[in-house]
Amino acid sequence: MVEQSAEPPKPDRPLKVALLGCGVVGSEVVRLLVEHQADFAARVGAPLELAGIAVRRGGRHRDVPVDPALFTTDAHALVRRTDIDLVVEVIGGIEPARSLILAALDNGASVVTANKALLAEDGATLFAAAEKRGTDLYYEASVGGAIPLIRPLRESLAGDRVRRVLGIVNGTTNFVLDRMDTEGTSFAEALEEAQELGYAEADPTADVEGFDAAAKAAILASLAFHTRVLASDVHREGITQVSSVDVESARAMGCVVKLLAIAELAADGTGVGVRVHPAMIPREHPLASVRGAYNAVFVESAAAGQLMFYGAGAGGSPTASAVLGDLVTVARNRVQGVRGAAASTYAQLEVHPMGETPTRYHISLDVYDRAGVLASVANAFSRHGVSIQTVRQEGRGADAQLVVVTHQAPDRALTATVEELEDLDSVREVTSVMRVEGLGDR
Ligand SMILES: NC(=O)C1=CN([C@@H]2O[C@H](COP(=O)(O)OP(=O)(O)OC[C@H]3O[C@@H](n4cnc5c(N)ncnc54)[C@H](O)[C@@H]3O)[C@@H](O)[C@H]2O)C=CC1
Ligand SMILES: N[C@@H](CC=O)C(=O)O
Ligand code: NA
Repeated sequence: MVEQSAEPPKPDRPLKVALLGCGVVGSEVVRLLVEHQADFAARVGAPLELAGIAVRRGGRHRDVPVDPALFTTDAHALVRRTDIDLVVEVIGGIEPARSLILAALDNGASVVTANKALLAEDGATLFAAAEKRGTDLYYEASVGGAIPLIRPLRESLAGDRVRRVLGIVNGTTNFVLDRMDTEGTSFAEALEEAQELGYAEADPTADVEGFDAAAKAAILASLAFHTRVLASDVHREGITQVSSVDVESARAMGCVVKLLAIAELAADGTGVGVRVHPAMIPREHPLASVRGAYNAVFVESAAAGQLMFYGAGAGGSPTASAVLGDLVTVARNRVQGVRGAAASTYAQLEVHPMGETPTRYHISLDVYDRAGVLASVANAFSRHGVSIQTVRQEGRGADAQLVVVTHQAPDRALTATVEELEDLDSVREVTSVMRVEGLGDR
């Protein structure tokens, strides 16, 4: 009698990997692939063989431990090779990344990408192509660098109902804000340092203007709420308007400024709000202690309660860890002849405008120190239905400073209040306006 083996059949050849892009992340992917070759072969059930590396320009010396003959400037030819099983896209941006991924999927390859900008702009096209061809498209590195976030949301929490995702998802801006807060470093200096450390996008405007965090918020919201959310649906404010006055105001209030990404189900469950903006959070809040380029994300769900994910959110090596985790997974799937879990978008919830989102504000005002000032300021809040939680007044010679923290109100009511305050005769200047998070729901 012949014994039946429970083991899947071993492929009779190595799985061939094409790498697209060899910058900060790509070069670390190569290093780890080479260094852990034997382990990966054992974990996958077949060796992973680097078959080609597409680069923009040839001829430059690259500090990567591979045969120089593997480099090519013809990425399109590489992804169309019939012997390629797995494609890793770490070029970034929309084109040529999108055409290359589509060509790879069409060619039957499994694809791993770190490209949040592309996924949040046109993920639907890529997922449809993967579905049509029956191949995998994995993207753990696209949000939170090394931190497992995509898989927990797509798989581990598939049996729960997520209500809110809140966190720090951009390492560069967290690094910059942290340096400004703890060392008094200037914005420009801190950003330069983040670029040198490989945290920033090729164009750091994507980081400091919040585009990168908005793309990540869209990806997280799509997974959390089973709804297609695009980067353009996300309310976005970056950190370029955060001044040292804001940082000081936050400090005086026992708070710290962070760039937050927040995606939440509306109270009636009919829609979602997705936003990225700087916010003050109390220093005792767990997100306040997220330093440097680290990221942290809270997920609140009906049955699980609150979960926190924390780790290195940017940088070559941490990001390569997530890329290789995906690569090993899609390679295993290939060896076993299966496809991994895909994201679902059946819920089709509406994305609500920012104006409807309940938020709370911290507002600092320089006012003339005379009778009736407080009443005129309080009236401006009350005219827009905004309730004040605390108000602090400090005399400053002929002037005074008022620091107001509101209760929650629709964001549009708060912005209208600030506009009215700016026009009041009793107000010399509105010196700092920032949303506040982490003080509880009201
Ligand atoms: N650096 C980081 O910390 C993280 C980056 N990511 C994402 O990973 C991807 C890569 O990022 P980095 O490695 O930091 O960028 P990078 O700019 O260091 O590397 C991209 C590489 O692609 C090459 N490239 C550009 N056009 C090409 C083309 N047509 N053909 C072949 N190569 C081409 C560039 O020359 C460059 O070497 C991006 O999507 C980024 O958003 C994701 C998480 C963290
Ligand atoms: N530029 C990004 C890189 C990782 O996604 C960041 O700073 O977080
Ligand atoms: Na991740």
